[in-house]
Amino acid sequence: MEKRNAQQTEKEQEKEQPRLDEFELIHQLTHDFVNYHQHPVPNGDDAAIYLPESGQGQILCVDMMVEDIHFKRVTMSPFHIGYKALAANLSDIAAMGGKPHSFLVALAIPPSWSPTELKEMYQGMKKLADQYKVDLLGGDTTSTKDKLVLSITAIGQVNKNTTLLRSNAKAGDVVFVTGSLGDAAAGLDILLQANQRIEYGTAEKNKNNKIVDKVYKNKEQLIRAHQLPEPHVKQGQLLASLAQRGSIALNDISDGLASECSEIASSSKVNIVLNKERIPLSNELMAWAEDRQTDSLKYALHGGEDYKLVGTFPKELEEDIITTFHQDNLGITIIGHVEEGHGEVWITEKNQRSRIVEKGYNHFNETNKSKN
Ligand SMILES: Nc1ncnc2c1ncn2[C@@H]1O[C@H](COP(=O)(O)OP(=O)(O)OP(=O)(O)O)[C@@H](O)[C@H]1O
Ligand SMILES: Cc1ncc(C[n+]2csc(CCOP(=O)(O)O)c2C)c(N)n1
Ligand SMILES: [Mg+2]
Ligand SMILES: [Mg+2]
Ligand SMILES: [Mg+2]
Repeated sequence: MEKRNAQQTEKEQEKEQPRLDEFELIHQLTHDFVNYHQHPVPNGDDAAIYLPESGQGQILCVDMMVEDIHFKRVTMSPFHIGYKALAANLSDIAAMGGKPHSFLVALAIPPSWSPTELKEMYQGMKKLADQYKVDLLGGDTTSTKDKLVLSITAIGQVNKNTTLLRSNAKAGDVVFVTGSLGDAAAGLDILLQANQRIEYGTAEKNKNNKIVDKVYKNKEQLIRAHQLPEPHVKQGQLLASLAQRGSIALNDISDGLASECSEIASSSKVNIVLNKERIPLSNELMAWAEDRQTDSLKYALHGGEDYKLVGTFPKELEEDIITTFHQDNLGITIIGHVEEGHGEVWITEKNQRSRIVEKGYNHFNETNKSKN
């Protein structure tokens, strides 16, 4: 009880903090981002200038996170939000086989967010920025009335002749994924149902929270997969290093396996056939789904936010690619094959084939909206 009062007082004090001036706030949020590269003009002027390495193609991508669409205040701590927004962008760089270089942050801040929470959000970004040695090169900050919006633009580099495109799949290729799928979507279900902040991963705060520890003990991996996804950057680079030997298609899994396969199939004008028994599901997901009497596969096919990689390569490369992944202790699983066709995705189970029509997360689809 005493502890709760102390927590409440801390929150109230935070709310009473004077609002910082825009420029002071930007300085406080960004001053401790270590630089890993030399830039002719770093963050702080009208725009930054950076020096790409010669012979490298520049990868540019942007993905944003919006409060109550990508996270709720109960499902994600500020640390998780910052971490995951950068992870989603590094994942798109991974899907191009690239090496992350730097990033920019655009932020619309509502009055309900305290400077302390914003600093925590930047600490989440810093965790990955340090891990991948990427520099913060700039950004933009505005106020907004209601919900926080965080948009990250990431820059990466890849050999200019290496292109792991969605349109590279060919009939006869095999389909692979670089890890198990569905954990993140199950984690989201658990968090939405719990409707309270559960913070594994930044565990400090919950170290003494015995109730959370006990109730969510077997669900830690699922919750972490949702809050702190690991972008498969190394896996993407490994595939890029093998791409001169055959055409490789690659996509990261943000909207669910079915949706990403459908993007590859339609860009490449082929059909993709997945083998149901081969789709890797974690033991934790299967145990949780069995407990809830729900189908674990639908979390892998339609859940999203796994940030693993799915792609295709010619059958002749299978042995070499699998050996190379295993030498580096990285997972890779063949889950299907590519056929002539017009952009369809099929799934087989014991020689029975069915078409996958429901695709995955779509911002303008009513089914997803009703979940929020
Ligand atoms: N508003 C936009 N204006 C211009 N191009 C866009 C816009 N939104 C998306 N795109 C482009 O459309 C393509 C597909 O975008 P999408 O966001 O679906 O890819 P993704 O980042 O891999 O998926 P996700 O957003 O689910 O992580 C990308 O090349 C992207 O640059
Ligand atoms: C509170 C809450 N409700 C629903 C979801 C699920 N969700 C939101 S966006 C998205 C796809 C990836 O986003 P994008 O396509 O914008 O990259 C998914 C699976 C969530 N994370 N939090
Ligand atoms: Mg996107
Ligand atoms: Mg993306
Ligand atoms: Mg992507």
